[in-house]
Amino acid sequence: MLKKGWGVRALQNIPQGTFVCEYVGEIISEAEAEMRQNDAYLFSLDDKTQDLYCVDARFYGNISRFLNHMCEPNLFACRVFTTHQDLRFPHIAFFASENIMVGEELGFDYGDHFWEVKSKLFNCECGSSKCKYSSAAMASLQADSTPEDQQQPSASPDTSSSNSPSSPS
Ligand SMILES: C[S@@+](CC[C@H](N)C(=O)[O-])C[C@H]1O[C@@H](n2cnc3c(N)ncnc32)[C@H](O)[C@@H]1O
Repeated sequence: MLKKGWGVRALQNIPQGTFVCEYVGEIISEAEAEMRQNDAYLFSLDDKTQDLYCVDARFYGNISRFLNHMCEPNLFACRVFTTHQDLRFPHIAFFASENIMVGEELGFDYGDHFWEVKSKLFNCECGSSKCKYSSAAMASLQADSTPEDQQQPSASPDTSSSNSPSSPS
């Protein structure tokens, strides 16, 4: 896992549908997230309302902060409400989307927005044959795009709203 830093592997077989862990951290506003220097552990709680919040696992968190992006993920994030119904503040719970074998890396899909922003800085190292954001995949995307496409100005990235420990930032 050298090029993508630390990651998480299963210490036991995990059946499909199992709750694995919660994305835990500080709940901060989007404005606060934009001021923070390091967006690597942000997870956007985007609920399509006016108020956008993120979970920042950089200073306070648990093992979920080490989950890497996988183009063929074996975890999915689920918004869970237990003691309240305030849509701005869901719990982010990860469940196994397939049967996971002991030793396999665990990861989820950070989402297109994360890679629209981050592929300018680094490429995906998930190693999947279906990887969408590897240097090879990005090069072939570039080659396929028309000259008109390439001249389009890109929108200013907002890493705080990407779905990764973004993205989570
Ligand atoms: C929430 S952290 C995941 C844990 C991280 N690997 C670490 O060592 O702390 C997110 C960061 O990990 C790296 N990362 C995660 N998945 C990646 C991937 N598929 N390819 C390359 N880098 C990845 C990126 O630097 C990203 O901003």
